[in-house]
Amino acid sequence: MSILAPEGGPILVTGGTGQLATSLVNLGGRRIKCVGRPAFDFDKPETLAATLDAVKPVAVVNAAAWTAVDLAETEQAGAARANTSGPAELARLCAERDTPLIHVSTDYVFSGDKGAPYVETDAVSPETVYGSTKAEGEKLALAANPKTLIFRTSWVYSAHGKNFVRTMLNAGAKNPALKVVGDQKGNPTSSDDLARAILSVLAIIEKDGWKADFAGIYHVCGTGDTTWHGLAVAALKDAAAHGQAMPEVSAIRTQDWPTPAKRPADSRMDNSKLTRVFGVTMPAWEDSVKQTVDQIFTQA
Ligand SMILES: NC(=O)C1=CN([C@@H]2O[C@H](COP(=O)(O)OP(=O)(O)OC[C@H]3O[C@@H](n4cnc5c(N)ncnc54)[C@H](OP(=O)(O)O)[C@@H]3O)[C@@H](O)[C@H]2O)C=CC1
Ligand SMILES: Cc1cn([C@H]2C[C@H](O)[C@@H](COP(=O)(O)OP(=O)(O)O[C@H]3O[C@@H](C)C(=O)[C@@H](O)[C@H]3O)O2)c(=O)[nH]c1=O
Repeated sequence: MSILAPEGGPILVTGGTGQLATSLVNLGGRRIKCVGRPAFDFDKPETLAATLDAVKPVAVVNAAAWTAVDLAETEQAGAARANTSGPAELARLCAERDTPLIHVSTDYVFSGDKGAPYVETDAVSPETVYGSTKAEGEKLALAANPKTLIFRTSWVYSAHGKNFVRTMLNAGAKNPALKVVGDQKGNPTSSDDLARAILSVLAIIEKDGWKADFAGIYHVCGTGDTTWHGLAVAALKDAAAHGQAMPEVSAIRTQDWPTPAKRPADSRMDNSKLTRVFGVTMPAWEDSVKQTVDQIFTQA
């Protein structure tokens, strides 16, 4: 049964067959109306108003984004349309219709230099095109619609779509040894957990009515932190319980895995505001990784 009340208007979810959009479709029930390209395309701004007018949603969740972090470094215009100008226009159109918007953002808006988990009041300090376009998108979406909630998440994985956990399981099935960076810290987040948090918040807004205090930024990530190496080992151990051979996984340094975009060294986020304001808690990352790996092996 969905967290959302069965009766009520449609909830528009953008992001087509992306990870979060798929989780929202799977967990949100019949009220979720999910749209993807070409019907809804930030590269074709006229499709935004057309979609809103066709669906007439009571709330919108923007799960569409440019998520190719390295490619964004050379495809800045496309990344900016998907992550900045597109979401800004969507927020403006939502404001015209007095519609709440949950816009999803990223830990990569931070440089990773704080040395402690980031809180929502910390200044953004992106060091990549992806992070900068997302940071600018947050700011413009908040300014355009007084009913905007920014949900910043991190290291999202699921049983479907392209993500680090699935990449590690595939690589581990083919190779006896893997090398993974062990000096970047963050909070792995299951896209199903993120979807449940979004649905819970939408249900609260619907039940209690909109309150001006709801607007603003929330960190919505798995509870607890690790490194990419820690995440790979956890996922591969869970896969080993399903009979997959366990490769040797060595922890390497960032400079030993060069990438076009510089990842933050420590983008951990404090997710306690979500609990304070909405009473929603995020599960421990290890439990959710296990659930997702179990799902992957059950569906295989
Ligand atoms: N993945 C991650 O690790 C993290 C993601 N996030 C954020 O979470 C949100 C959801 O991410 P996730 O589900 O993983 O993303 P995915 O990459 O799985 O899905 C993104 C979706 O956005 C669509 N899209 C891309 N460009 C456009 C565009 N110009 N117009 C319309 N749709 C477009 C894609 O469509 P198509 O299939 O046609 O390309 C795809 O369906 C995003 O805001 C992302 O920035 C935050 C932290 C971590
Ligand atoms: C595939 C692979 C990656 N790595 C390193 C590269 C990088 O530093 C780190 C993460 O790799 P990826 O490139 O898969 O992940 P990346 O695309 O950086 O993931 C990010 O995506 C965007 C959308 C976000 O918003 C972020 O929260 C974060 O999830 O792991 C290895 O060390 N070994 C490997 O075999």
